[in-house]
Parts: sequence; C-alpha cells; structure tokens
Amino acid sequence: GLPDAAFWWKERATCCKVRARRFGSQRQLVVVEPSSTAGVAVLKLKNLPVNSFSLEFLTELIINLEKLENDKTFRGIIITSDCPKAFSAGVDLREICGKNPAHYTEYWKVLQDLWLRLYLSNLVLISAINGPCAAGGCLIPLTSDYRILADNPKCLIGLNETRLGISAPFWFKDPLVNIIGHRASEHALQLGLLFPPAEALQVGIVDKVVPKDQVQSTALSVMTQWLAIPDHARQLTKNMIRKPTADLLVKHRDTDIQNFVSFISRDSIQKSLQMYLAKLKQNKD
Ligand SMILES: CCCCC/C=C\CCCC/C=C/C(=O)SCCNC(=O)CCNC(=O)[C@H](O)C(C)(C)COP(=O)(O)OP(=O)(O)OC[C@H]1O[C@@H](n2cnc3c(N)ncnc32)[C@H](O)[C@@H]1OP(=O)(O)O
Repeated sequence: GLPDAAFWWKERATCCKVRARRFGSQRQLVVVEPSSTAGVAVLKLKNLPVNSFSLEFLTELIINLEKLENDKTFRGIIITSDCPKAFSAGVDLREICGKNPAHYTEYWKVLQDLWLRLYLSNLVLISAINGPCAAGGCLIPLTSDYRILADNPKCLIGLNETRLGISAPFWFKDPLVNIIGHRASEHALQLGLLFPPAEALQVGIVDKVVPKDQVQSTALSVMTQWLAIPDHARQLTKNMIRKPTADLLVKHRDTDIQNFVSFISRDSIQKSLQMYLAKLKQNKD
C-alpha cells in the first residue's frame, strides 16, 4: 500500500495550495483538456519559453495532477508541451542560482513532491515528448508509464547534469536504471548524454519514436491499449514494481534535501551554474 506516500501527499497538498495563493499569477502555466478518448486528460506544459521548472510552475503542475488523481472520471493522462521550443529544459537555473538555503530547501521539497506524485500515480501516464527534454525535464518521462518522442534532431533527451558540473539525484538515477539498465545508465549519466531520437529508442530511454505530428495520436492509441487492462490489477502491479524505488525517497527526503542544499550552496557549484546559464544566453538561435 501507499500509507507513507499518502501521508506526504496530504501534508504537501496543503503547502502547495498556500504557495499557489502566494504566487497569485494570472498566467496559466499548465493547461488540462479532456481528450477525444473517454477518461483521458491531456496536460499541456505551458511555461514559456522552455518549460523550465520554476517554483510557480512546479506548484501549478502538482495541483493539477492532484486534481486529476482525485477525479474519478480520469484513468490516464497524456503529458505534453505547449511550448514550441522544448518539452522541458529541466530545473530553472534561476531557482538554484544566487538564492539562499531556505529557498533551495523549499524548491527541492517541491521537486521531490512532483516526483512522488508522478511516480506513484494510480493513473496511466504517457509522456508525449514533442521537444528537447534535458536533465530535470526528464523527471516527467522517467516517471511515466510510456514515453513517445518526436523524430526531430532537435528533440534530444537525457540527464545531462554532469555537463553543468552537477550530479543527478538518486531519484532521477534510479528510474533511469530501472528503464535502461545499469551499464547504459552508468555511461549516460557520467557523460551527461543527450540522445537524439534514434539513439534514445535504441538505449530504451523512450519506447517509441514517431514523426512530430503523430506524437499526440500515437499517445492516444497507446493509452487505449493500457486502458484495456482493469485499473485495479494494473495499479497493484505498478505499485509492486515501483514501491521499492519510491520508498528510498520517501524514507530519505530530509537527508536528500540537506545534501542538495549544502551541495548547491558551494561557491564552485554556483560558479559553474552561472557560467552554464551565461553560455545558454550567448548561444541563442
Ligand atoms: C550530493 C547530492 C547532489 C544532489 C543533486 C545536486 C544537484 C542537482 C541539480 C538538479 C538536477 C536537475 C538539474 C537540471 O535540470 S539543470 C537544467 C538543465 N537543462 C539544460 O541543460 C537545458 C538548457 N536549455 C537548452 O538546452 C535550450 O534552452 C533548449 C531547451 C534546447 C531550447 O533551445 P532554444 O530553442 O535555442 O532556446 P534558448 O536556449 O534560447 O532558451 C530560451 C530561453 O530560456 C532560457 N533557459 C533555457 N533553459 C533554461 C533553464 N534550465 N533554466 C533557466 N533558463 C533557461 C535561455 O537562457 C533563454 O533565455 P533568454 O531568452 O532570456 O536568453
């Protein structure tokens, strides 16, 4: 069962709602639409320009996922991007650069919340990856049940953290190992590889590669196959497979936060993140 996670969710849901009130933004960063298939919602990420994970975006995403999880009309979610430039550029570097330990603590807790919410979801989650997907951006595909990538050379996917001088946390690494295996993860993580579509399919970080204009329709047809299985049987099986990995984070959340805050506060790490951000701004198309 999920008693530990359920406890966390209840407590964290209240925090999310308080935080959402704090932002009070008029921009809608997450759009949820019913699909043409009954019981399936399409969740569109819309934090322009690149769906980087700002605290506000993460908060809105968690609230929307929680609503869908609690709405018995939905059995599955297709997660995709409504930003032409990216599926997700991962952690918003402005959230982990030049801020204070209290901010880093809050940010990391919320990122953990998102991971738990997705990884232990009872719904079928399909990532329709219609743009580049880097580092933290892979959190969504890696916690999904199925991943479809657009066949476009710009659609690189992978955990490239080491290229920024940082390390992916264990709860990014573990699902990757579960999906692509130990040796391939060792290679991909240390070198910070971003895979183009054909290689992504070959290594197994995605399940299907299709032309960009077919990503959505393919996601719907894959969803239909998954929904043919009775929910209770699929959910029990998903939980049985995922619980040992999820428990590692549930049990070690506080230590993980402390490790992150002390790591990210180092001058050398801050310098290398600032350099990466400056380089991104220089390399504009
Ligand atoms: C001991 C314990 C250790 C625990 C762990 C410690 C640390 C863990 C760290 C957390 C793990 C996760 C990390 C991350 O996710 S770091 C982010 C990694 N992301 C990337 O490397 C992707 C960066 N972005 C790109 O490659 C490109 O932007 C693109 C997504 C391919 C899109 O390219 P393009 O269409 O050419 O657009 P631009 O590059 O011009 O980007 C548009 C504007 O967006 C800004 N941008 C892009 N990415 C980010 C980002 N991640 N954060 C903040 N801002 C970002 C970019 O600078 C442009 O801004 P501008 O228009 O103002 O110049």
